[in-house]
Amino acid sequence: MTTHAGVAGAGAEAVLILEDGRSFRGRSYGAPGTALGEAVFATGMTGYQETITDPSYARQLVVQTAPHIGNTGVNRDDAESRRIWVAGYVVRDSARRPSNWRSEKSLDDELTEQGVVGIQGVDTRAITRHLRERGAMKAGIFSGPDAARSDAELLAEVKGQRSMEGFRLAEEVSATARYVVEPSDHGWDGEPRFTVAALDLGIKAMTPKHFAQRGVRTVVLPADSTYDDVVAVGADGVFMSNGPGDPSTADAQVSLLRHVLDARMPFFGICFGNQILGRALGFGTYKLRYGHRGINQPVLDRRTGKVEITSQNHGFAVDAPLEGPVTAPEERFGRVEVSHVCLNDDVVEGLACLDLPAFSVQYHPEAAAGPHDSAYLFDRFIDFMAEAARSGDGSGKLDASEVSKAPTPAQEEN
Ligand SMILES: NC(=O)CC[C@H](N)C(=O)O
Repeated sequence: MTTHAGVAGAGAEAVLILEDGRSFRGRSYGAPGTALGEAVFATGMTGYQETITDPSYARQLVVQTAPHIGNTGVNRDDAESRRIWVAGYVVRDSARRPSNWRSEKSLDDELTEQGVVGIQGVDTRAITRHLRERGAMKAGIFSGPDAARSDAELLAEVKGQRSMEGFRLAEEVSATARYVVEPSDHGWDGEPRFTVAALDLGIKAMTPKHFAQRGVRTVVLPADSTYDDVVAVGADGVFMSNGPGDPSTADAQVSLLRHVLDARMPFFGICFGNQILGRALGFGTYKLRYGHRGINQPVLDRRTGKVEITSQNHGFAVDAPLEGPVTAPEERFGRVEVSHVCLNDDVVEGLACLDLPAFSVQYHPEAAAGPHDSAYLFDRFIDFMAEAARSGDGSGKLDASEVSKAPTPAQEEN
């Protein structure tokens, strides 16, 4: 990304150019300059601050389908990570001034300060429909002096970037040194109950917070950590986070997880973590045409028959058979079933091992902006760790049918 701070401000011309030649003219938003990435649409009507600070959006130009963005400003509490990760930002109508008691700054100012190039005044619902028809694709936002270059030149630049398929990105966004989130950091009064080793592939702040609120200490480890690093933590269970890029490139994490499964350590994965569990069990992954990004995706828990409304952000999916249980292609891991499925398109949304204390979901039970239907999954993981501790040999030996059905405080509130 290149920016021209101070050369052009809001009101200056900007253009969004898609790989297939479609272009949308609007006005500069945030920092002027050039942003290249994969154009994807996110349909959530709230939670834009959580969206832009989600590391899973690295190298993507996020199109906010909902037409009015920025009305509640930004604040220091809602950021999911240390910075904005979207490569570029596309909105229709940016709020002229934020209005919320928690607001500390306008979204426009925050984008500008962090050098994020955006475009406003474009019909984001039309762009969404286009991406639904044609699929997520390479794109560029050009504003300030860059917008004045010829369309042919800009299109060549858009096409010249690498595509998301085959892109390895988790290491780019991960913490480089381990850190610990204590239960007491989030109001837990008492000794920690368990310790989780969480591999940071693009982890969001809400995940350790969920663990902390349940009395679990999280040791966050860099993406390139080894099985020895995990063992050194003395963890009761292992977690793998969400993250950007193509899961087919995550060989190091797949091999780490196979060690964890061989050791029968409890495992929980979210999103990228679900794709890594799928691969560790021997399934493949593939790229979805336009992905799932929003906060109202209906998911069926196939074992209870309950439907959860979920927050999602994924462009890839696990290729596993819906009929099941089946023996994992990596046979030593025993039986596995697709535990959750997206009701819109039958995409795999969760995996459960039946002979190991391991499970994962493709969606986001930690999502801060909600919905919170799926927060019970953190309790399920804690049950696995409790069972492993009781059995005393570090192995869960739980059948998936024995998992907790106890409602969480969040569910009781609803
Ligand atoms: N949020 C995530 O973890 C996304 C995982 C992966 N990068 C995908 O797009 O499918």
